Amino acid sequence: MKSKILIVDDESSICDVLSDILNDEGYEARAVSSGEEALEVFNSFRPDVILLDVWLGGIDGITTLQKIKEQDSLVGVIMMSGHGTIHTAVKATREGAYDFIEKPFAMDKVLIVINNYLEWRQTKQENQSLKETFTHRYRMIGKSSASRKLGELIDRAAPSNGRVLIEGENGTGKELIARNIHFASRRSTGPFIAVNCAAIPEELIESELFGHEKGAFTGAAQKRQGKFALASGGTLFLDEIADMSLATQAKVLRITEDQLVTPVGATSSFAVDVRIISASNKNLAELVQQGTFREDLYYRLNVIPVYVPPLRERSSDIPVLLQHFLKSFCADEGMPVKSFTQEAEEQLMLHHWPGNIRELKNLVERLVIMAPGDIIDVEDLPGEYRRVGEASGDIAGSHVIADSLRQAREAFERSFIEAKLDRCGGNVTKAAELMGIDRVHLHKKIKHYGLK
Ligand SMILES: Nc1ncnc2c1ncn2[C@@H]1O[C@H](COP(=O)(O)OP(=O)(O)OP(=O)(O)O)[C@@H](O)[C@H]1O
Repeated sequence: MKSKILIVDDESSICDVLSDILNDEGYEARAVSSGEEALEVFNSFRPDVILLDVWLGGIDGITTLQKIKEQDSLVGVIMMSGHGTIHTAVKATREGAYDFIEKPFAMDKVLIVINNYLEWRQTKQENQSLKETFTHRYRMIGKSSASRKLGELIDRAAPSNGRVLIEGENGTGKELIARNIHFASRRSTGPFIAVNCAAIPEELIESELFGHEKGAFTGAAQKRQGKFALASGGTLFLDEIADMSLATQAKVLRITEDQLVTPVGATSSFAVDVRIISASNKNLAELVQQGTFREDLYYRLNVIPVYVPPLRERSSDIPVLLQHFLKSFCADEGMPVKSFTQEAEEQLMLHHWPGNIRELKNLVERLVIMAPGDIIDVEDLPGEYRRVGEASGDIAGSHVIADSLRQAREAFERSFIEAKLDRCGGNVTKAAELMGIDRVHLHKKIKHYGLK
């Protein structure tokens, strides 16, 4: 679509010349001779750029500028001024004009200023839409106290340059957290480069991270930049770092010490400016104990530790996540927003979620496509998401067949504790936390019921 330009000048010769040239240059130009007329046609013509003379009969250029800006603060106004009015034109830039040109002007200069404005506006719009895409795509959803604490931690950690180590099960959102830290940091305009160390064969990881020289090894036909170099000025996200060999760990350790990278096969090194955020789904402290992860590297990377709890330990996040993904997938599919029945939602809150948020997201995508109606009920859930309900039926059933209230209460309590312990993988502290009781109290109950 052609960009529209409105020319406002009471000298008809200037209007004619400008209109002819701008139309020839591929713009849609229109000229008027007063501020009043400009305001009249502004809404119907909707110009992208206005070339506005400072000196006009009737309302002057500055007043016209102010009135136009009241209607549309984003339109690009370029003031035109004669020799005596240059001071006014400069003042106009403070009132929101994009730039000014002095009469008599060379047409080249006018075209350059118009072009500069249109490019500036396009970059601004692109940045805005990138920002919107980011906020939508990488928004972290969650209202549990664990999620709120994570949010606070990200806000505090982001502005610093401190290395961050994120630990948590698969699919808990470690990469999402890393991206949020990057985008809230001073490096946000720099690159965010992610490397999954587990996905790269051992023999290629060094070349992937540090780059290589041409002919450094069989198959290295071209010199190649590594991820450290690509991330310079930004953030390098090292995912699954536990999968790095001890040799690679030693090299990464050196870079964290001197920020110098030596590509494979190179004789010299170069400096990089990289903030490292690493992540692991294994307990790195344990791997240090076992001798498979370097202790010194562990401490270098773990300046700011972030632990992401599994979804089953923050089940109050489940309803909001379900809502969020339902809305987003239904919008992608161009269909009305579906909803879950209360029973279906309760079933999902009881699920163990071994794949965490990734699993939940995939399930919602599947249900949006496969569930026949707009309301998703328990029958629409795949079998494995209903099993917990059957188990809780057992819990309910066991107390119904008991005779006394005490027996019923004990039967229920026993099954309840057993289910919670099971959910927490036998971890008594976690189960006690989940049930909202003291750990010592839970130990007594376990002993009382002879649970393992
Ligand atoms: N709090 C959240 N709000 C919205 N979406 C989330 C949230 N946490 C995770 N996700 C989404 O869940 C999916 C898995 O997240 P992510 O890849 O960050 O997990 P991860 O812990 O890095 O996984 P892995 O250990 O397998 O690499 C992604 O699509 C991510 O956008």
